[in-house]
Amino acid sequence: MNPTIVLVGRPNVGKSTLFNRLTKTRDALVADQPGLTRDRHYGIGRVGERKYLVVDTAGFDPVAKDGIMHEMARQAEQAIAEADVLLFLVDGRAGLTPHDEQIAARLRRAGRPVLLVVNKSEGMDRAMVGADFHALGLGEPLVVSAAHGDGVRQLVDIALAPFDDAPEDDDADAGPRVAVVGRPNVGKSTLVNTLIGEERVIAFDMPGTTRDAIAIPFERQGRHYTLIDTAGLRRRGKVFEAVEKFSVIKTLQAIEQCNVAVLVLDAAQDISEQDAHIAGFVLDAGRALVVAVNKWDDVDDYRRERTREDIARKLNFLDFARFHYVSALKAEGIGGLLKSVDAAYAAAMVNLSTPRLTRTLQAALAKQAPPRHGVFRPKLRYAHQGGSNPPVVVIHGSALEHVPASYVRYLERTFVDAFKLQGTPLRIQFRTSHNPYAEKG
Ligand SMILES: Nc1nc2c(ncn2[C@@H]2O[C@H](COP(=O)(O)OP(=O)(O)OP(=O)(O)O)[C@@H](O)[C@H]2O)c(=O)[nH]1
Ligand SMILES: Nc1nc2c(ncn2[C@@H]2O[C@H](COP(=O)(O)OP(=O)(O)OP(=O)(O)O)[C@@H](O)[C@H]2O)c(=O)[nH]1
Repeated sequence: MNPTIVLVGRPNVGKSTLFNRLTKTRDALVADQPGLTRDRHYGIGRVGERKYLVVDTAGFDPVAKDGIMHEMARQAEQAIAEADVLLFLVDGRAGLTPHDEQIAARLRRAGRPVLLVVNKSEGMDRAMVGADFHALGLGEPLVVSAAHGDGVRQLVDIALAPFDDAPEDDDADAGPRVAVVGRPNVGKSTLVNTLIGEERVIAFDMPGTTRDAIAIPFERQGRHYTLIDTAGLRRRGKVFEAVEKFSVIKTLQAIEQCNVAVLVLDAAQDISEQDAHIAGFVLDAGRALVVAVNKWDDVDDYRRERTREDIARKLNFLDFARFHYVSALKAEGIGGLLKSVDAAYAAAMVNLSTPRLTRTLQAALAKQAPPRHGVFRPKLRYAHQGGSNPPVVVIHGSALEHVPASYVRYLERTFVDAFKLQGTPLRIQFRTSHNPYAEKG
């Protein structure tokens, strides 16, 4: 499972700056999606092959007793409890403050590994900046500059070193790994029970350590699926129920581990920011997606129309996904939902032949060439597949950094249509050749 790094520190020490640096490589893979607003507190990062989750607890005030600060502190407390490693940021220019000492006292009780990170240290003597903070009793300070990137790579390597576990085996026979996600009370546990309830649960993997997710294999109409345990759902006897608070971190981990996410929405409620953020996580992770608009039994025609409009307006960046209007409670629409899960899985795992990809690319270029950018005219030459779940199309050529996001989206749509890929996002990666001779001809 991907380790979770949680950033803690008093206001203004540079948590958001470090968060952006730790997550930006991943963001750059997703072309700007109109309508998608990201949750700036949770992100996915990557160093080499290794992925991790980053949580920014901005606004965390360990002494807040009420109001919005208290609510933020509560969420930060939850993140601290679920962290694999805590990065405690302090400001190397401001020196040690009483507020830092309060937070340090709180973190010493967290029972989690804590790395002390001294930020804003560019151009300063490392030994000198760090010395001030030894008094916190949190070990050797790691001296970095989040703004300039100094020491950040080493910081990540040190933070992640204890979690270098072997990659998980993919058991193809177990079918798609499915995560049922959504905000509290939309009907996730009801849907999960409906999905697996009718069929015998074949086996049950108990987690070896607390970091392992629970995976539940089940079978429907002769097809195999593996359900990834999701935020707030726990098995009690024969049924699933919500036994703990909704957790964004667990939701993100489930999304990262699945092949297909089923996003559950509540038709009786307006689409909320939280719905949109969870949808955004699925998109960022590049997972295949099926949307279940639940409680359809509970809403009248007027409300149905309103829900459709609300979805069209607020979740327009999910146009690659199939929407199903279902009742988890009455088990209506579930067969169709699973058919879309199968289709989305097949699309996510598709093999794209190089000649067909290149032909499709040529046809797209013939229909509409990429715009000239100043003196640069991007040249797209050929394409091949660079990955699955999501499918990645690698395009080779020159001056490709000047291809605008709108043209990338045009190419995405072209490939999706040509290969009939329903339910998965598709990524385009450019490889510019800098060989001047390659420009000729
Ligand atoms: N010199 C210097 N300034 C930095 C560095 N990192 C962040 N800053 C600056 O410090 C200020 C605060 O940075 P943020 O990342 O917003 O701090 P934060 O901890 O997220 O603050 P809150 O959101 O209030 O909790 C900004 O003006 C940053 O530009 C750094 O490495 N060096
Ligand atoms: N009418 C109707 N009610 C439903 C449906 N699905 C779930 N509910 C009800 O909605 C409420 C919440 O359902 P849960 O399955 O507990 O929701 P959840 O998303 O698992 O909630 P958390 O675990 O708290 O995140 C319960 O009272 C369910 O009975 C449905 O299809 N129709």
